[in-house]
Amino acid sequence: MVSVAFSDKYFNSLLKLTPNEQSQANKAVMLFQQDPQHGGLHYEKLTAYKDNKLRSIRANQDVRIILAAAEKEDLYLMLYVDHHEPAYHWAAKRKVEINPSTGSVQVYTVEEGVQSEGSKSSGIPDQPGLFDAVRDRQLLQLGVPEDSLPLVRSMRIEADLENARDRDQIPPDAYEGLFMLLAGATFEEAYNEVVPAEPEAVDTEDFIAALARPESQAHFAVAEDEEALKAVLNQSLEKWRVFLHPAQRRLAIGKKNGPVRVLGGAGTGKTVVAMHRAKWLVENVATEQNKVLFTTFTRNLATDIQQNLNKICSQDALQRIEVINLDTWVISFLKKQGYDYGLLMDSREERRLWEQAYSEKPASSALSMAFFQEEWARVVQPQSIGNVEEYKKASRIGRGTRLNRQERVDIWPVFERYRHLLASNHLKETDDAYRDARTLLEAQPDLRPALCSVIVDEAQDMGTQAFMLIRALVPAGPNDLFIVGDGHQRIYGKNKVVLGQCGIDIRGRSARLKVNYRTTDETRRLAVGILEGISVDDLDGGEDSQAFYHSLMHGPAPQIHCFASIDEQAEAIVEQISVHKFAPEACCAIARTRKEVDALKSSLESRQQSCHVLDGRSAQTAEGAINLATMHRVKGLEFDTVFVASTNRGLVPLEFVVDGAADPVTRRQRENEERALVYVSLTRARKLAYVYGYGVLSPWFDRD
Ligand SMILES: Nc1ncnc2c1ncn2[C@@H]1O[C@H](COP(=O)(O)OP(=O)(O)OP(=O)(O)O)[C@@H](O)[C@H]1O
Repeated sequence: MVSVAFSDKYFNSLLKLTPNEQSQANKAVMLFQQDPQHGGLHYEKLTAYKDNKLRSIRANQDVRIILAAAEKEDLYLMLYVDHHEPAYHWAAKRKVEINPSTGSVQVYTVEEGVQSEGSKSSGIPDQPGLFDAVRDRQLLQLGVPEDSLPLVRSMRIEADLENARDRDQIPPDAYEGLFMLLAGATFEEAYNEVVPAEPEAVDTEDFIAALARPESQAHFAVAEDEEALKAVLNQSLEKWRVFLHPAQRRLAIGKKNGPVRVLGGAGTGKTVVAMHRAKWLVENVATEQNKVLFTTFTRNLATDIQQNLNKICSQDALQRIEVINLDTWVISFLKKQGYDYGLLMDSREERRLWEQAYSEKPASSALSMAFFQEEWARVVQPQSIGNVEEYKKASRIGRGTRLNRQERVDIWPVFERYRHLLASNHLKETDDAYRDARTLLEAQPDLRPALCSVIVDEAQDMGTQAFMLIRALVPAGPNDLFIVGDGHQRIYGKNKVVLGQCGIDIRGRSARLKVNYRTTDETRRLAVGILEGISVDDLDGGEDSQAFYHSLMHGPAPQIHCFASIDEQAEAIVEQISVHKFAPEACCAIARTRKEVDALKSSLESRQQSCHVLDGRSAQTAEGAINLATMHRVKGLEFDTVFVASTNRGLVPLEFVVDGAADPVTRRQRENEERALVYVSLTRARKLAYVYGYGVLSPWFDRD
């Protein structure tokens, strides 16, 4: 019995074979693991190739598996599988090496005849080299293989680097360092990103040690026994289950000395990290009595996460984790304590109460009702202000309207009345429920649920009271909190948090993911462009940035089009689905309001396109039906194709929301949220995104 490792590219090549060939290849690997010398496998050394570690075995008469042998260690790396000719062609120029600087296992092609001077990859000889300012020694430190130095020196334009990556001439870890340099990072920044923890002395022959490093595990999965082999073959179809980016793996595993915060643009695998963290915790820290709580902001994301955890955790481990959205948790907790309130969720009801409370406003005041609602959400609730004395002293930083002490005293009755109305209707706002639950836990610690850790996804939409409750749920200590979010996707504006002010100290334990695994770079760029110039917080009072955020996939730039009517827009959606043979259930048409979603639904249905509206309670989308959703509803989801629809002037940004702001600061906040909604919508697309509108297009997309 030998150990077998698979490269991620092995699975890419496997998936291109017929199902029958795939199963023959799987059988060959299983047999090989038991007995590499088995006669039926025709284990062969490939001589006269670039790398003398390369071997082949037969999956059938025609299909060959290319592997690299670390024979002394009884370890074999499965690299590629294909029909006879292309398989050997693939192997001819490949090398498998342990990089002497980074210690990672790298697979790359070596081309003859690339000179450091003279021959230029892009054929633009007069242009300076992309990396002229960087020394050879530094390139090697970033993990560029020595063989690839001439190629890197010959690069003149960005496309040269991308081409080299696509042709495997630059291994992915080295590409990342080079990409960062190109995007303006200093050598030190790039180096710290690629080699955050320098391996001790690297033994370039020790593949077992090399495969244990996170850099290698981003692209290799090891199966030491038959069970592990079956698991890898089974899980490999969904790469996120097996191959984590080194930055993701470092976050997911190991003891952490306190709360960890993970930021990252859309699609950078934050939820994936959070799920792997949960898996590590349930396997290494949690017990039956001391579980892991995985919380989300929205309900439908909790369901998705539960389903995905089922795929990576054993049945036994799943017993030690609870996935739930925070509102549901808090209400069920409070109900058990005899709490007799409902949560105020209905916006019409909320408006009705505010209208009554607003009647308490002094006649001399010109402040609008919108002002009071904002003031409540941004000042009174986050600071738990319960009386006029506290309100007089409250911090109002970031509010656009000044109020002196007397003015605060004058308007306080409006808030008092609103609170009274909530109480007499047996209603609580979610922030109240969070506060009540925390107060209960602090007064009676024995009520505290038995938890070793709380994981928080979508943290950007949880506010101060939510985090103060989360802090109270689990004692401060190692592995206590793992918080994942992205301020660029904050779409429920009432909430904004500074973790440090909630007793959550993340200093020295924070990371930002940069590789977008979901969206093509063309779609990502359009989405990021919508947020340009906006300052976004890092959940802890600082500023976040999207520097070095990039996608590795490419595709057509999103098509932007304005139609004459909603019917023409629907017609175009139906036509694109039919022309490109999209599976409708893998597409989603997203509009800003529920009313617009309904109008689009009617128009699509009148064209015999069945629809499935996502509303949080909806079941699986039936085959042949296109998903429809509001921009709020698609947070956390993903689809092959996305139609960001009805991006009309007045709807995007939603005029009455922005214009209803009581002051310029709130107006800007609301407009930023509208931008975030578009960013979220576009970044749901795995393959293609369309931006459609009708009448007059949104100024954000109107290029004329
Ligand atoms: N290491 C990985 N290898 C392959 N695919 C990955 C990896 N990490 C994440 N993905 C995939 O990328 C997509 C986005 O991942 P995920 O939903 O975790 O990102 P996110 O940062 O939480 O996104 P968002 O903030 O936009 O909701 C998913 O399809 C996921 O399976």
